[in-house]
Amino acid sequence: MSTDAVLEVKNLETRFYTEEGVVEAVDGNSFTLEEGEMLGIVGESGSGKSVTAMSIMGLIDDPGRIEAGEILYRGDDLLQKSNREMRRIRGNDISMVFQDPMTSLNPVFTVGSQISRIVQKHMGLSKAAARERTIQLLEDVGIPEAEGRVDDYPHQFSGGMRQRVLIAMAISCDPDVLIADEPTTALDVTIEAQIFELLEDLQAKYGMSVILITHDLGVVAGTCDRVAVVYAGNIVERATVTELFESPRHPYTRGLMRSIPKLRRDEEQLTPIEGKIPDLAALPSGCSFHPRCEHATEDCRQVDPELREIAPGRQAACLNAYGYDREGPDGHASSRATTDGGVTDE
Ligand SMILES: Nc1ncnc2c1ncn2[C@@H]1O[C@H](COP(=O)(O)OP(=O)(O)OP(=O)(O)O)[C@@H](O)[C@H]1O
Repeated sequence: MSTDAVLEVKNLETRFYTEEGVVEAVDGNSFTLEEGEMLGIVGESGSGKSVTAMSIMGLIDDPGRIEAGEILYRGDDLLQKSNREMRRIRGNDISMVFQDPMTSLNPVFTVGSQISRIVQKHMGLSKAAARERTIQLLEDVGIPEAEGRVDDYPHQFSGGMRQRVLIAMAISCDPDVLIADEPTTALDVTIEAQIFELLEDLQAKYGMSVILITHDLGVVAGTCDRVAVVYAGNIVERATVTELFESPRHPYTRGLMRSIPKLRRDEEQLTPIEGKIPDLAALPSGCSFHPRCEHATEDCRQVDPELREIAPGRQAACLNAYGYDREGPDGHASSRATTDGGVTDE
């Protein structure tokens, strides 16, 4: 285990056994979350991002099953924990902000009582101390006049403020790891930017390590340290954010970049990736991305590429990770990947 890893996910495989077939939502993925970093997991809708998060949280239910792998939290495998232990870990150590604040907040209780209940239960605080902490948390997440709002109900808050309440709830027991799953889906762009700023501030203030799940590479550019790009249940590229934006190696990553309006320079064309993500219960042969890849060769139709080191600290799952643009990692037309996963000099 890497010395600074808070969380290490190894060869995680999560499947859903549905009437339509076996959905391979997470297909043997590995990644680490380092101490104090913000890791982005990015990919189109349906690529397995939420299922990855739910697997870490121990919240996969029928018809889903974690079939293989390890999820090491500070060296301890979460997959070996009982439901009871996982409930404690979810309260105290690893916490999650879900996509839609309305489904996570109970409309019939005040926001204050919902947060207080959690800190009373998990931190053993008295009612009065819990209320005080709740007001402090609401202040920390930027709710104006928190003391006056603590007894309001969820519907009395705007969408952005509700998401702040949810974040307050998620950090209420001072978690080590926070997973934010598309936390701004329901919000407009200005509020979205404020929420990401808030997450960055809180990360520093509370000393958390954060996994940010998003379909938007533009969001990753502004907030994350490292990024894992997922496609159809597989991580297809891993890099630091700087490296990824300087030289994306996987054709899917390149496609994502070309399809993000925020990242375009004016003279560049906005070109969405053609086609759509495959049905995870009926994946194509070879590389799952090959039907949408403009660089696909016959090999790509046959061989499912492993995620492999293509430069120090960088991995991509593409037979031609830098061969297709004829440039090596240093910008030289130097190497081509082979079908057995090696790299030959040309
Ligand atoms: N309870 C379930 N039963 C059956 N299939 C499921 C279930 N939950 C998720 N899946 C399937 O797992 C795959 C991955 O879904 P997931 O929600 O992780 O994607 P995502 O990348 O997070 O997309 P989104 O951004 O839309 O949430 C999808 O094909 C989805 O249909």
